[in-house]
Amino acid sequence: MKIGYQGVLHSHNHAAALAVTEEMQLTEGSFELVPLISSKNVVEALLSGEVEYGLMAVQNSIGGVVKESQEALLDKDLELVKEVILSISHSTFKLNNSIKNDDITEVISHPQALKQCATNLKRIYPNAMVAPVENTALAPKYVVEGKFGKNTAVVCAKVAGEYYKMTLVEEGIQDKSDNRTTFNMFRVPLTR
Ligand SMILES: O=C(O)C(=O)C[C@]1(C(=O)O)C=C[C@@H](O)C=C1
Repeated sequence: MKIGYQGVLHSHNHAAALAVTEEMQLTEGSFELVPLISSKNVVEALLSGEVEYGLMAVQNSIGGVVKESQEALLDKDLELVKEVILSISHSTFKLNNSIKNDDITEVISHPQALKQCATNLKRIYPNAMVAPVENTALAPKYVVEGKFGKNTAVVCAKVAGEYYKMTLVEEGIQDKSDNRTTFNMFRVPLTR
């Protein structure tokens, strides 16, 4: 069984996909998690039959409605099969310790993550602008690959920054400690 999800390895959506498979008591080897980056890609893969289930973030307690999912789901006839609410902790990383926080000029992440951490980001990196990328876990990947300058910091799950061997600046940087995201899993209705 293929489950497509918004995001890539070590994104919050990836964590949600693992939580869903646990809840459904799916055994290892009986499912495949397919990283599809965007909610739009998830909906397209569901409609084409490439995946049987599709998961995406729909709402956050600080950032509100997840716009990319709202837009992707608009006028689509999909059946909601599961809802999971996860507590979300964001961390911020830079390339290395020789870069001062004051010298960070840009912070990249998914727009929802940037929104959830806006006040703390201004405190940590007073001279930085924020810029959106497709997914939290793509932010550290892009920086280590050199797609952004070395004075770029990222916001992502702790596991994602560590995976790409970036330097942790601060963890738990969401503006409210109680930060929850609702993820929905859909399929194409069987009656169609
Ligand atoms: O899955 C991720 O890590 C994402 O980048 C997406 C997303 C979202 O769309 O809301 C997922 C959970 C958090 O609320 C922040 C970002």
